[in-house]
Parts: sequence; C-alpha cells; structure tokens
Amino acid sequence: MATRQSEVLLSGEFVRISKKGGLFKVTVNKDCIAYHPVHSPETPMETNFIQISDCVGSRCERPTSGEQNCGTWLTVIFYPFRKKLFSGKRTRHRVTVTFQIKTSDDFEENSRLAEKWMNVINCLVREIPVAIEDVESCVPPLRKKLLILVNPKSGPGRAVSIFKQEILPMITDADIPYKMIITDHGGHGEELMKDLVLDEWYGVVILSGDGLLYEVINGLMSREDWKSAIKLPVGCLPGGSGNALCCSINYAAGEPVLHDLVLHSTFILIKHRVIPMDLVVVQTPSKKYFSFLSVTWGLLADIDFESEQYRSMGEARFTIGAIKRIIGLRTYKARLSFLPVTDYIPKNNSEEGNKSNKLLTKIRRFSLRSRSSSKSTVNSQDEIEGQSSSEGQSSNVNGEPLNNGFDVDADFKAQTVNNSASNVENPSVADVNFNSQSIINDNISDLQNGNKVKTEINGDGGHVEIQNGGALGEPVITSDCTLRKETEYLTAAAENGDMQIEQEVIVATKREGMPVPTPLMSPLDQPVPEGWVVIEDEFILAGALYQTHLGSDMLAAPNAHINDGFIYLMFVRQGISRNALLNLFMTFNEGNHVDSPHVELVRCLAFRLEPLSPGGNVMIDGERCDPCPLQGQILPGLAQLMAMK
Ligand SMILES: Nc1ncnc2c1ncn2[C@@H]1O[C@H](COP(=O)(O)OP(=O)(O)OP(=O)(O)O)[C@@H](O)[C@H]1O
Repeated sequence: MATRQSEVLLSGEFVRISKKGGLFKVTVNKDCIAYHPVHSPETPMETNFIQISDCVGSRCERPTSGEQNCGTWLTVIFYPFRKKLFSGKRTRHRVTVTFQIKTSDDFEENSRLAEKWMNVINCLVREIPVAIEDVESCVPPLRKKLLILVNPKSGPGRAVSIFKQEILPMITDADIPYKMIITDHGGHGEELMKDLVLDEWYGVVILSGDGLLYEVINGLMSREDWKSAIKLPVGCLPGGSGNALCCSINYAAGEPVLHDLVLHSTFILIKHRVIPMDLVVVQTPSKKYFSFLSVTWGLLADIDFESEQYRSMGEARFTIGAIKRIIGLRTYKARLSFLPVTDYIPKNNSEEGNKSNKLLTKIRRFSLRSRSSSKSTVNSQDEIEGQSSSEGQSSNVNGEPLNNGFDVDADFKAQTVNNSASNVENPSVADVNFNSQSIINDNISDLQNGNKVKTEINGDGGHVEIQNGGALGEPVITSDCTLRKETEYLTAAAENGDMQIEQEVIVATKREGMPVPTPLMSPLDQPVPEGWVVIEDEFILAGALYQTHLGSDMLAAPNAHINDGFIYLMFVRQGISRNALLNLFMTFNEGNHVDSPHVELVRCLAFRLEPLSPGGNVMIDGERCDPCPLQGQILPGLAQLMAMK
C-alpha cells in the first residue's frame, strides 16, 4: 500500500460528500492521499489514491446547507489522466473529492482541523517538504500575483475566451492570485516589462503565440537591472497558431503535446515549478535580440512568414505553407559557421564518419557566471569582481532560492578544482554531467551524423565519472567579462571500452554594469574565431534551435532540453528532391527527420549565418527580420521558466 511506503503525515476518518457517502479512512503522505471505506479491509481494490503530482490544491469551506452542521468540508482538486472514450488519447480531467471534517460538535475545532489538512496538502502540492513534526504548524507561504498578458489577436483570435473558459477555472482551483491584462497593440508586452516593479510579481505569463513571450523577454533584458529582471519567472499558455515553447515545455514535462494543449499547459503552470531556461543572444549589424526558441532561415522561415495570411486556420497554416513552398522550392547560398560542442563530421562524409566510431574525445561547454561560488578554491579576478552570494538571488513561490543556472556551474568549477571523484553525488555536478552524458548517450548517431554506435554509460544510463581532475586556464580579462577555460577529464565505462572525454568549459564571469558577455563570438564584421567550422554552400534551410518543438507537430530538435546549454543547428543542403523533402516534413512530428541523410543536426555553442544570395526571410522566435549577417551565442540558464522536467 502506498500509504505504508512513506511516512503517514495525516490520518483520520471522515464522511465522504458524494452520492454514495460513507465513512472513509483517509491518510496523507508526501506522494498521495489514500482513502478507503472503514467497513471494508484496507486492500488495493478498495483504496482510492490521489497522487500529489496530479493534485493542484485543496480548500476548506462551510457547507451551505444544513444549519445544524458543525462540520467543515475539505475538497481536494486533482487532474489525473484518463483515456478519452473514442480516441483513446490520454488526457487530464478535473476531479474533486470532498470530505466532511467533523470530529467534534464545535465548528471552530472542526475548521481548525480541516485547515491543518488543507495546509499540509497545499504544501505538498507546492513541493514544500513536510515532516511529521511540521504537520501542526505548516502553512504554505503567501503567493505574489501572476501577471497574465493575453493577446486578443494571437492565432485564430480566441485567446480572451480561452482565458475565461479554460484557464481561469484552473487558476482558481489552484488559488493563484493574478492580474490579467489584454494587450492592445504590438510592443505592449515589451513596454509593460520595462516599467514592471519586479518585487510585486511572482512571474509573467503570456497567453499568445511565441511572439508575445519574445517581447516579454526582450523587455526584461532591455532594463538596466536586466540581471535581476531576467530572473522573474516567465510562463506561456498557448493562444497562437504555433505555440512552440508551450509544446516544448509539455514535451519536457511528459504532458501531451498533440491534443488539449491549453489544459496540459495550464496544468504545468499551476503546479508552481520553475526551471532555468537557456537564452541565445542574437546579433545583427543593427540590433541585439534575446531569443528563447529559434532562428530560422530558408524554407522553415519562408513557411512561417508566408503562411501568415492563413492565420485564421490555426496550425493548419503551416501545412499549407509547407506544401506551397516545397512546390516552389528555393535554395539560398550562405556561409554557415558554428562552434561545435564536439568534432564536426559532415553527414555525407562516410569515411570521416567511420573514423568517428572511435569513442568521443572532446566536449565543449559554455558557462556564464554572475559571481564566484563561495566554495571555489580559486583566487582570481572574478572573485574580486564577484557579488555577495545573496545578491540578485531570486526565489520560487515557496521563498526558496532558485537555481538560476549560474550556480550550477559555479559548483562545478569548485568541484573541478578540488579534483574530487565523489562529486557525482552533488546534484549540481550531476546536472552538468547529465548534459554531457546526454551527449555521450546519443552522441555517435546524433552528433557524429550517421554513426549508429549507441553507448550506454555504466549500463544503467548512469553517470560520467570524474577520474583525473581538471586543469584551469589563466583568466583572460576582456572588455565585458573575465574568461577562463577549465578542462575536465572524464571517463565513462562503455560497451566497447572506456570512453575518455575531455570536457572544456569556457567560463565567462560577467562584469558589473556590463551587458551580457559574448566571448564566444567575434564582431560580425570580422572572421569567426579559431575552432569554428565554416561551411559555404547552397542550402534549402537552416535553423538554430534550442527547444524541442517548432510547433505541435514539429519535433525539430528531439534531444534538446530547456536548459542543456546547447544550440542545435539544423541544416539541409541543396540536392534533396521535392519528394524527399515532403517525406522529411512528414517525419517531423516524431522527430524522425534527424535520421534522414539530408538533415544535419549539430550541437554547438554559437553560430553565424551570412546569407550570400538575396531574398528570403529570417525568423527569430517566429518574428521576421530582414536577411542579413547574424550570429548567436548560448546563454545557459539565463532566464527562469515556469516548467517541469
Ligand atoms: N492587441 C494587439 N493587437 C495587435 N498586435 C498585438 C496585440 N497584442 C500583441 N500584439 C502583437 O502580436 C504579435 C504576434 O503575437 P504572437 O506571436 O504571440 O501570436 P501569433 O503570431 O498569433 O502566434 P503564432 O506565431 O504562433 O501564430 C506580437 O509580436 C505582439 O507584438
């Protein structure tokens, strides 16, 4: 029985308010609420479970009927999965269970007991640990308001009614205070962010397509206090026709993407979780953008921009746009350059590809720090410039400090220097290694293009061991940051021998008062730095992607993670037939396009695109910009996203 597997925090016997009624034994532990009729034995057959992970809150109320009634009602609201009747699709649906809390004739006493149950359940729902000794006193912290921006013009124009009919009831279930603003012109979101009093809000959520979130992020980054502003959690609900970030969030959380997107996205939102999100700083000759989704060019951008006219059709607009563009296929000449995470081997180069069967040797990563870790043993310029450990620290709804992505790498640095092999237990190191491990796990087929050698580390998807300690390069002081290379030697047990990996972490420590550092890129009018790969060719499409999805049926970068610190550069060169291209688009929904010999998908830290033929479109997070030379660099974990892993 689940209730016996972990500590029982609460236990009582209450009448269930339902058609059947009856007295139930109810218990709460950290994972679930269990109840079974008292007259029958406690068997799995008779016991009902409410998983805390499905639960969004509980509330107490005095029954309206029955004046003699001195009991209080305790209602638990949860959204378990159920198969839809005809389609068989797994979807969440709303369920409530109500018990009458009545252990005495005194209404006040019953109310206090019901409130205790409510507080414990609400803490657990918000992942606030509750020990048995806290049960009497635990109260979930008060929440700040959520600012919800609704774009009435997004997608097919239904955002306001979606908010009222579908989202508001769920927000009410979770008892989340909010303020809703309907945007009334393009740029409104950005204006609001520039003047927002950060302390007043728990976070900002958009109900729109990706364009409004783009405004929110760029508005926050344009502020003088961008460093703390960008730590304000942002969230998104689907109101547009593409909703790529919503799909990526749902995919990462294991929630459905292809149906009931509003329901499942709102469920994630009201679960109160926040995780770091990578951004990419994109530079053009005239402007700087902060992008959270993608930069696309060629076919993908043409479809996105030219299908605007079919906006009223919702997501079908992309299918029509794709068919039109594939019939009238264009190729574009460009120079595409990038700083790869591992050695780049072109997919069509089978000789090189075979050589890459040798186990992976080098991983390149980038880490952005705002301050030094107090654990660091290194004395350097970055510590002199470091800020106090509490400065700029944001907290989640529970008042706990958020892991903002900087700290993860700060810990990693300390561990590296301390040369400790046992550090794999440390969650922050594990986090860094998880991302490296994900490369190794899927590396050779994915990264080295065409090689199907799959390597399982330690046979259990386990971890990479730090074997040989690390080396720390000399700090280099640039105009906007202090730069240093940390080299880490990792060993992973693989099927066909140990895999030796050199992991090079390029660490940039930001200088106070300076903009976000971009040390991986050279100025746009100068050649790319050493170590970059440069390809000059005719392309059908190119896209720098940092989320899994470009739309609900476009699993474009299946291995991407919201905060893995990588850009996934996808490109298709000319030489693919229209038929093959059409087939490619048909396989996008499950991410199988990556197996096509025509599709290259390379993990990198920075890229540069220089269009060499006129025309076409460049889309940054779905917003058009004129084709021009542009470049982008990853900013690992810079933003905070309302999402779950
Ligand atoms: N009231 C408004 N009237 C006109 N434009 C608006 C309004 N509010 C916001 N906008 C603008 O609408 C633009 C498009 O919004 P967004 O991308 O979020 O939706 P969408 O284009 O419908 O979504 P998708 O790209 O998925 O189709 C945003 O850049 C924003 O500036």
